[in-house]
Amino acid sequence: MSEIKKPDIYKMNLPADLKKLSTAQCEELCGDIRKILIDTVSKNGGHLASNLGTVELTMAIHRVFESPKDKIVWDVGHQAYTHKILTGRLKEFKTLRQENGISGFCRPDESVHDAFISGHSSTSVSAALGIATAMKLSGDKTHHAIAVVGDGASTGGELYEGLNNAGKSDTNIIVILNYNEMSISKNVGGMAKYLSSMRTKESYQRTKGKVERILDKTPVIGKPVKNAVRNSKNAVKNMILHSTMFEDLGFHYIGPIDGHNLEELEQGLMAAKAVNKPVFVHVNTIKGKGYAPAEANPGEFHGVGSFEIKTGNPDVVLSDSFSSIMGKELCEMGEKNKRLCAVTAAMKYGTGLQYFAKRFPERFFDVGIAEEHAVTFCAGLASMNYVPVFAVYSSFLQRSYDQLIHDMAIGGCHAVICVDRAGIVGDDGETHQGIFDVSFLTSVPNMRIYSPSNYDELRLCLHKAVEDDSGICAVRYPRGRDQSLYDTSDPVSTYVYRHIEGAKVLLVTYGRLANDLFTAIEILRNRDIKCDVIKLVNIFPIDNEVVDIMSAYDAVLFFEEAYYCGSISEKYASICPNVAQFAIDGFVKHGKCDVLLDELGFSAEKMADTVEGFLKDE
Ligand SMILES: Cc1ncc(C[n+]2csc(CCOP(=O)(O)OP(=O)(O)O)c2C)c(N)n1
Ligand SMILES: CC(=O)[C@@H](O)[C@H](O)COP(=O)(O)O
Ligand SMILES: [Mg+2]
Repeated sequence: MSEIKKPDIYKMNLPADLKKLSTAQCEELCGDIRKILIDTVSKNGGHLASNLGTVELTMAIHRVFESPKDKIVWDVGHQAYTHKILTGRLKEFKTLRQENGISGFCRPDESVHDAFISGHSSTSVSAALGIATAMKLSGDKTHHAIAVVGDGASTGGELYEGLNNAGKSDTNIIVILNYNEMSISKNVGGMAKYLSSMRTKESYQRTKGKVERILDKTPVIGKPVKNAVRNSKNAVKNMILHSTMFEDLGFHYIGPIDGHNLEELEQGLMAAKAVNKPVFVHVNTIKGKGYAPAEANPGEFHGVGSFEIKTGNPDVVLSDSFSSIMGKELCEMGEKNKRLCAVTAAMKYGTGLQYFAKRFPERFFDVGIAEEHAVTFCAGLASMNYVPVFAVYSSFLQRSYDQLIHDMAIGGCHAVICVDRAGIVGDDGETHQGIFDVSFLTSVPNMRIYSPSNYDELRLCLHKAVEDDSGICAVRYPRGRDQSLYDTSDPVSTYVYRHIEGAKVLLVTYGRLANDLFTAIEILRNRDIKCDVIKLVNIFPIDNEVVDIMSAYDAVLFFEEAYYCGSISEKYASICPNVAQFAIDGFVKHGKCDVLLDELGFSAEKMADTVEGFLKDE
């Protein structure tokens, strides 16, 4: 066999040069790309398994289509690392998710090849349809808008809103389903089952091929038998092919395709490109492909910190976190309270609900990536006097705003929302920073919000929230572990007030910042500046006792790790004119948490400097 001229990815003009390569050279390149993915993510952390599963798919997309004229929209975008490598960001790829480095998701401001912002699930078809419609309006009949969506993201409601609209649209939209049977953990729900049934079509296709090859070699009767079988097979095939929901929605269906076979992928995509109507391409892949530890445990290797390549072992093994403490406490409560239920939207492990799921499988519900549905589902449980606890990341809860008002609050439901990843999360950047939940939750009537700053307060607030049947109780806490350095012997669920003689200024905060604010007070004491402090735990509704305390000071400086508009500090400032707000006034990019908090002015040193500067200007 002739020696394959091995392409040097570092010397290629990407993505254009891809089209000049043979399939064999592309296969070589896929191996090099997998090495780059594993090497980089083992150092920086990130989403490994999803990206290992989409190497060939991404290569085929960029060989068949012409980005950026063809617009590729990645759903969630956590699986777009190969896309970034093949669109001119190979050299920067080592800066993945680092301070001032490239994002772990798609960002149009990072590259013209990133057609649309990504980070939250199930948005790609809606965005791609908007783009395809704009192409049609501007007379572009040759290029395509391509949505690449996983089977997990296919459990999200917005995806069906998009498919429903796209199927009957006279546009050049192509939807590529990347089916790997996994969300973060095993995919759930009827949709997952349906897609799995479509996956078996693959075996049908393979069997068909084998039977035909045998019959071709069978003398005399082979041909007539083949025709007879073909006619009956067509009936079967038509039943399977035309049973796909996607064709019923108006799409031309192509698949299933082996998502690691470049030739098959490119044939399928070429066929899709040739059809000038909405097309649905079904691709089967293996999450974690090409790295044994990730293939064996794709859930573990969905989102990882740095790890040892040889073994796959993480460099840092987390002990406890706010999530795990919540999950374990909920288990204890579930023993006594038989009406307690736990709900997740495809984030069982991320939210710490795996313990409850194991102990009370009949009262644990993973509804898929469907946060809107989750809230209304919880309201349904509550309407029958069950006590639902919905554990959800702050930024993912953003899409359930109407359900909180319409389905939960108006009916006076009692439900608990454990708002995890509240505040700055760091590496995931703008789409995942949990800085807006205070603004939207405080605008929901009958809402109470706790923001514990340590594990003891978390446990106490969880009990208060479950027992308080006056309405919706949110308990919000940050990503990671409790880093409190100060005494937590007497946890409270209202507020902590520390007063010293001669202090002229009051500092206020809540949640994770409390730890650094107490340190800032020590720093200020060493600069001969005496400050009193209030740490809020029950942050909403407004506490009149706190208002009275604030009113007695010349100045109150309120530090808040949340978006300023609709914040708690804004509410107190509207009652007490002596309150100065120090909150967040925009999106926060990706980076290490402590670096971002310092840049926002929320490190102990920075808060001390702010107080000193403020008093100088008084
Ligand atoms: C609204 C929303 N909810 C939850 C998540 C968290 N999340 C990120 S990726 C993912 C699973 C995606 O599964 P799939 O689409 O099948 O992609 P795969 O990783 O299998 O390639 C989830 C639940 C999110 N990004 N957005
Ligand atoms: C892609 C996505 O949205 C999730 O994988 C998210 O990145 C998980 O965040 P944590 O790492 O905080 O669990
Ligand atoms: Mg998947």
